[in-house]
Amino acid sequence: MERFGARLRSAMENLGPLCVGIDPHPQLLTAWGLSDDAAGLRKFCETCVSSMAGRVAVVKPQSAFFERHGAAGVSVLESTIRQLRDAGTLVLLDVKRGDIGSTAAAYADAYLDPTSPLASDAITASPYLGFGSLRPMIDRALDSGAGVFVLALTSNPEGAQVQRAVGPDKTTVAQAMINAIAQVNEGVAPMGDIGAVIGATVGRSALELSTVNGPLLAPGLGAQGGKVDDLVDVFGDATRLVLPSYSREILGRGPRVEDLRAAVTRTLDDVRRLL
Ligand SMILES: O=C(O)c1cc(=O)[nH]c(=O)n1[C@@H]1O[C@H](COP(=O)(O)O)[C@@H](O)[C@H]1O
Repeated sequence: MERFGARLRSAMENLGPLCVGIDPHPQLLTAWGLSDDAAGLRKFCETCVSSMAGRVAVVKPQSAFFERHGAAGVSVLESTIRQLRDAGTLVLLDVKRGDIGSTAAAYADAYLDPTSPLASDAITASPYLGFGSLRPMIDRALDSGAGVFVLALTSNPEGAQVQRAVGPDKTTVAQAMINAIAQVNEGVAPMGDIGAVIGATVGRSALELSTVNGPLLAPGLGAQGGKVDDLVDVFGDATRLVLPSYSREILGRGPRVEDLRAAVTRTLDDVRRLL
C-alpha cells in the first residue's frame, strides 16, 4: 500500500485540510433523538458516514465513546471504520495508546495490522511512557502503509505540567517528542507518516517545527475555544502541515445529513482561508 503520508497529502490537497471527529457523547445522542445504547450509536455513526465519507480528508472516531457501550459498541466502531475506508476516506482511530514495548506490539496488531477487524489508516498514541516505547507501533505503521499521530503539546491545560517541563538539555518534553518524530520522518516525500498532535489552544507554542516533516493534527478548535486564526500563532511557518480537527462543533449541527454536510462545507471554507 502507498505510504500514509502520501495518501494523507493527496486527501488534504483534493478535499481540503480537515479532520472531523466522530465523538458520540451521550448528550449528542440525546440531542439527535437517539437512545444512549448501541442501537442509537449505530444510527449516529451511519449519519456521520453519510455526511462525511468522500467529503472530508480524515475522519477520527474516538474509541472511548464506542467502548462505553461494550462489545456491541466496538462492533459499531468496526463497521464504521470499514464503511469509511471502503468509501476511500482515511480513518484516524483516536485511541491514544501507549505502553511498554511488548504491549505496544499488541496494540499494533489491534489497529495497524491490515488483517485486524479494527485496522485503521492511523492511530493516536501517547509517548509519555517514553517515545521509544512506541517503536513497535511506529514500525508496524511504516511496514503497513499506516500512520501514528504522537501527542506532543495537547489542547487541555493540564498537559503543560508534563509537556512543557524542561529536560537537562533545556528542551521541553513536547519539543523532544517533535524532534523524535522528525528523525523518523527525515527525507520522506511528500510528507512523513508520523504525525504530531498539537492543540489549537496552546498559544504561541515556541515549538520548533521546521524539520518535523509530518502532519500536525490540531484539535481544540470550536468546542474547546480554539479558532482557525489561532493556528498561525501556534504553527507559524509549519501551517501547510496542519490538519485542523473538529468534533462537537460539527456534530452539534446534526442530526440531518444536509445540515452536517453544510457544517463541513462552512468549516472547510474557514480553514482554506488560512491553510
Ligand atoms: O488526540 C486527539 O485527538 C486530541 C488531542 C488533544 O490534545 N486534544 C483533544 O481534544 N483531542 C481529541 O479531539 C477531540 C476534540 O473534540 P471537540 O472538543 O469536541 O472538538 C476529542 O476526541 C479529544 O479526545
